[in-house]
Amino acid sequence: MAQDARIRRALISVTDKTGVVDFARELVEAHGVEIVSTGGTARVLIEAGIPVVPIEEFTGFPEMMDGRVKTLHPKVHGGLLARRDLPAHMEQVREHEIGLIDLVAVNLYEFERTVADPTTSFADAIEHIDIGGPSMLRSAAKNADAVTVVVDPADYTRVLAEMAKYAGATQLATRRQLQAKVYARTAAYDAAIASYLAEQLEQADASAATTASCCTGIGTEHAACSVDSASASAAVAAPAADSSLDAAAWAAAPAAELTLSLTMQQELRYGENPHQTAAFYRLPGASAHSLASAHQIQGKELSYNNLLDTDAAWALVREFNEPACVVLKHQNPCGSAVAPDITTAYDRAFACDPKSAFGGIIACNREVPLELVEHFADVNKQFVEVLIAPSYTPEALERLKRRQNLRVLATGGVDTPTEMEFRSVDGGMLVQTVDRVDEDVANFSVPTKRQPTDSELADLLFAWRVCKGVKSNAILIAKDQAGVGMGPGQPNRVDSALLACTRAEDTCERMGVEASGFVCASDAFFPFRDNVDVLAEHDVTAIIQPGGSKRDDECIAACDEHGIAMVFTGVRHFRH
Ligand SMILES: NC(=O)c1ncn([C@@H]2O[C@H](COP(=O)(O)O)[C@@H](O)[C@H]2O)c1NC=O
Repeated sequence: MAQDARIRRALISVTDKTGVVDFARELVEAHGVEIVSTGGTARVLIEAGIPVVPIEEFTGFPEMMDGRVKTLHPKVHGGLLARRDLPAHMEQVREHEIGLIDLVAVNLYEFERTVADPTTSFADAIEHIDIGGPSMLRSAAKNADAVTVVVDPADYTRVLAEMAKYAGATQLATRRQLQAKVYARTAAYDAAIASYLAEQLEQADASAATTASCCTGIGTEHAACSVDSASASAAVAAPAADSSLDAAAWAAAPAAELTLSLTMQQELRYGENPHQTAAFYRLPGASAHSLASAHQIQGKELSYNNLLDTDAAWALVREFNEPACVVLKHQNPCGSAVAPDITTAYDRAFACDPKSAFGGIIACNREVPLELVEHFADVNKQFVEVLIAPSYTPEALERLKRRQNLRVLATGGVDTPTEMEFRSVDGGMLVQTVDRVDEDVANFSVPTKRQPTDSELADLLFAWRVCKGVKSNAILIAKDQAGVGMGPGQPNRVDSALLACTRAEDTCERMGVEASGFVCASDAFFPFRDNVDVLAEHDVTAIIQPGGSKRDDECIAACDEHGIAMVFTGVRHFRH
């Protein structure tokens, strides 16, 4: 509804005083506006010779409690919220001698900037939570039919230009835009506070968990872990301040509304393609050793595609407790291996598919020694886009300097991933908890006549982990703790199986080893026995898959015919 939006009185209360003097001067001199203002702002305006009504004179109440209470008064909020078109409201305005406020210019205490400084104390951070400012902004924005609200100094000129054109008034369309800007700002402000408080809880939890072990999966302990799985999940689960990002609470009952405050990590040169604009933002609650927390030691600027692929590589390699290396290309691990030491793991991962490894990402879950760098740089002469690992020895770093363009990232450790995943679709956001391979092997079953041998079981468990990092339909053939053949992303599982088997045979031929003794992991169940038949033809002796197909019986019978041992996990690991 159109109301008289001529600005007669303005309340100005700003922390960022940029442009405020010129703005106030023109309000007064060109439009005869009365300015009401708070302590510091009033001082600046008065020093510039601008007449100001101090807030305490306007409310009849002093500013108090070190500025915690200055504008929190019915005379302020009544003056902002009164509907000028409702006689009852206007009657109450007269009765309580409330002065109408037609314009509010407020920007907030610099909470975000304050907490970005690591030396800021908790008490200081709390003092930087603005209460009166957001309250005024919200009141004014609610009444945008009559009130003009300016949260961004960049809008001063626009408001003045409009007032000059429309006899001291603003247009409803403008006020609506300014209104939307207010709630976006206050939402981001509150999200920043929530995420700061969550991080404080996380740090408190992490320091409490000093003695716990750091490993989450099957096998030996991480050498480089710094956060244990229990505290890592508790850390993410802790932020009661923003329950929408409490993964456990969200998983139990997905919130009706989610407010995400994303902090710009870096602007990217472009997106997936050069004509797309892109940037990388950090999520609140990012785990301590996540990609978003990693430190780039050297190399060219990370691109959008580098980040996507590095994320996939890091997500996969951090699944392993033993020294593991993943060579990843276009979202799929073309090489993967575990070994007693990280250099051997790299050598074996690279050997899986040297051709595809060209221009790939190398991810290691252990400190990278000089020897590993020499192997990829001098022995294999592998062109690498990104190298990511918890840390590097000084000698390795020195040698890496010879490859100035190579992007080298240090995560500082290995922990469990950030618990929630966000993915955009046209006009929306898909949200889910993260997929991890931490099933209990005790719950696996073997429905075939033959049980896997110990060495088959070890390879099956390895393949099962790697398979989770392969795009669906995913088939992974492993041999001796390395992923020798991969069938990613085919729209039918038999093609994935065929592709994986062919790759595995090529790998063995290239390495001069016998193409036999393969095990296979499938990210989802086999819908028909044809997959088993293909795998059997290519010397696969053991299979691991979720089970649960209508035709499991057929597949079990096929395995028994071929003498294959098959493990059912009961859990699926699609990756689309
Ligand atoms: N407590 C209050 O009633 C209150 N009213 C306004 N403020 C904030 O005080 C700041 C301006 O203070 P000053 O004019 O004293 O420099 C603004 O950022 C404004 O958002 C307040 N401060 C915090 O809540």
